[in-house]
Amino acid sequence: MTDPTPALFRPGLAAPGFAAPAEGSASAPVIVAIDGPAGSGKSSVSKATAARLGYGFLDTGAAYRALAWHALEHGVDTSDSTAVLEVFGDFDYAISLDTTDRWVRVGGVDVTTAIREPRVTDAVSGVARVGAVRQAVNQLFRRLVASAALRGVVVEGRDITTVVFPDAPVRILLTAAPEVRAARRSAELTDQDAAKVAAALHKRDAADSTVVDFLTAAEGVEVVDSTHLDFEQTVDAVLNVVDSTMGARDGR
Ligand SMILES: Nc1ncnc2c1ncn2[C@@H]1O[C@H](COP(=O)(O)OP(=O)(O)OP(=O)(O)O)[C@@H](O)[C@H]1O
Ligand SMILES: Nc1ccn([C@@H]2O[C@H](COP(=O)(O)O)[C@@H](O)[C@H]2O)c(=O)n1
Repeated sequence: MTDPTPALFRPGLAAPGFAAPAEGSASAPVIVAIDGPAGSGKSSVSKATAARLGYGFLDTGAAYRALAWHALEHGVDTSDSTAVLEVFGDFDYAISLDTTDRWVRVGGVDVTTAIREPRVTDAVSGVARVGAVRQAVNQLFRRLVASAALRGVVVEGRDITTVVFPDAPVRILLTAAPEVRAARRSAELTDQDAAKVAAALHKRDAADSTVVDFLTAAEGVEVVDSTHLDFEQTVDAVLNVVDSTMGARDGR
């Protein structure tokens, strides 16, 4: 049987444009791992945190979104795992870790904006349910970070503190009350009905939480609850956790 895993995702192959030093080597970037539910601020807060630290930023949800986009381009129903695995076979994915120059590409096509469209958001949980996809993209995430010529990388996504980087020196669960998350997402999508936006967000959380638990903090994971914090206060709260954790690690 042909291996449906794209070549880029197979062990031993580096992502394009990346030299691959050994994982765990002295030059390996420091990892700040952040997870949490939809609309909690993972992406925006992680990116701002990375910029303040001078680190790179890896949005792991972009890989699942890009695969959902790729599946939709092939007319695939993402609730059909077999069909998803078939199109995964020629999924040629690339992402920038640079906070000032962010892009996502599939087969050389820039999909940075397209993967945020509601049709992709509605389809993404289907591809994220496929175990073989998760294993392959998780390996890619680890290789991308290990081979990045950066002091550190803030990595965000639903299973980052528990599955992808359970040994990261800094692990944070970023959360906020469900109604606050829905209101923030709705404020972004002003052309859409607020009740529908909230329903879609909660539906996606419900689907995703059958695959990974991003609502409770695993042992050693710090919780940052931004319900009563504005954006800058939230970034500061995350930076405080980074500072106290790294300080403790360095004996400061
Ligand atoms: N503390 C905050 N106060 C106000 N707005 C915030 C705060 N944190 C995040 N936001 C805003 O909430 C919205 C959702 O944030 P973001 O897209 O980063 O969440 P997310 O967790 O990555 O969501 P998803 O998992 O659905 O992609 C954005 O408009 C962001 O600017
Ligand atoms: N580590 C992750 C990241 C994402 N997902 C799935 O991708 C979807 C999109 O993620 P966003 O952060 O861009 O909203 C998300 O709804 C999950 O289905 C994941 O499973 N694991």
